[in-house]
Amino acid sequence: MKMNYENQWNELADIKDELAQRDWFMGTSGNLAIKVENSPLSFLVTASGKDKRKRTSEDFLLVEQNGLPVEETTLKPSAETLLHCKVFQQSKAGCCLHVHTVANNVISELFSEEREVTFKEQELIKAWGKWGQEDSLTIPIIYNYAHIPRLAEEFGLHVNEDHGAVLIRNHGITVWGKNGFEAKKLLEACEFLFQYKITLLQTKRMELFN
Ligand SMILES: CSC[C@@H](O)[C@@H](O)C(=O)COP(=O)(O)O
Ligand SMILES: [Zn+2]
Repeated sequence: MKMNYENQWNELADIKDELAQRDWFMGTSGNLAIKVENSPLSFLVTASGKDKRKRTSEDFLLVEQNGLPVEETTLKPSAETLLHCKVFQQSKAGCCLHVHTVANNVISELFSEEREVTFKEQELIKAWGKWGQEDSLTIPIIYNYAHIPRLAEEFGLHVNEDHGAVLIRNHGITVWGKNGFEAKKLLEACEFLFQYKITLLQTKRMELFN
């Protein structure tokens, strides 16, 4: 029986369009996934190497728990499908988004030695449900292993909650959440926080020389 995933397809296609409007898919980068079924696990993932700014009937394909296509197709699942597998295998998240932006790359390099970046006393950490005065948000930074199974293994060590984010050094960010809306909210909040920190550091540096 052919599975029905029209709703999830449209939800992911709409998210893809919104992220494309932000120009977050430079040079075919980025990949997105949305869960279709829990048991056995299946999810839609972007086809590899496509211009994600275009909306076509070949944007996504259905894969199983190990990232292999469920239906006959000539499409190739995203090169980073194994990272999406980790998210759906290890959490109850419904959606996982990966984008490359200049800000997330710069932050991942600036804080590479610390292997994490922390935000505190910043209104937007509330997007993460962090409403307390003393709350802080820490995002891990992992090495960008070219060998995807190795990258996925390292990434998987940080998938301990149903929502989260991991920066991949000089590569991009992967964010996951309960559903498409939540994952996109976290992704946007991250980008705001990254741009803020970069601007602040630049401004402080300029002040030093004045
Ligand atoms: C040319 S972008 C680099 C890619 O290797 C990868 O990091 C990426 O985000 C997109 O790969 P894809 O296989 O299209 O999902
Ligand atoms: Zn990538």
